[in-house]
Amino acid sequence: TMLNYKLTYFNMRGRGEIIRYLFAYSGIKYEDNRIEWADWPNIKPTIPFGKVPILEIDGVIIHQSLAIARYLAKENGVAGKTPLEQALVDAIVDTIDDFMSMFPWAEKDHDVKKRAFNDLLTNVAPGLLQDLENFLGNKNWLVGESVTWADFYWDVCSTTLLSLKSDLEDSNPKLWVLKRRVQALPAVAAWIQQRPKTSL
Ligand SMILES: CCC(=O)N1CCc2c(cnn2-c2cccc(F)c2)C1
Repeated sequence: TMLNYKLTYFNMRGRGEIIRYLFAYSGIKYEDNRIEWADWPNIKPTIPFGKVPILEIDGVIIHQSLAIARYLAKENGVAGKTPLEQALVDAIVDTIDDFMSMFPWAEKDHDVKKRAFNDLLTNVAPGLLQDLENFLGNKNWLVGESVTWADFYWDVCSTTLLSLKSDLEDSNPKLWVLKRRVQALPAVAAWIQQRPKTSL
């Protein structure tokens, strides 16, 4: 019978959205459990490594967003067709995730946070985007001949980057064509239209 899936994360895209994209693309039903910040101190101690997102599959808990996403991608044919392609997919995902992880998301000092975000968006992002565009070249997708979760991850993370610095869209046009190609996939378009609208 059908596996039971429960995703637990905050009410934001953040590190949970790539998992939601994969559920949307695969058409698998799941519980999108969005916890309140006020409830986090009570929930955190009950989670094996104290961090979200987690995915519960028939009671088995998987943590780490990229491990969860990679599992769903493999189950649904968007992880890369060969071990070599899967390694290329993982390298691109890790490259994007390394950059997103540089942002001090939980910094309490607004001035420190603003300076760090501006530095990353102004001085680091352009180099990353140029490297990603060079890697994409004239292909339709980042890896191989069809869509993979590396393409999904680019759409997820670039949405947040654009919300933080809209003029990033003025350079590296091929990357924004790819973003539109991902958003044009019917299942992705439907999810983007129906998902809760949050700033991050
Ligand atoms: C307080 C926590 C918070 O505001 N966020 C959590 C992290 C995050 C947000 C938006 N994108 N994102 C993210 C996505 C992928 C990889 C990564 F390292 C980070 C917002």
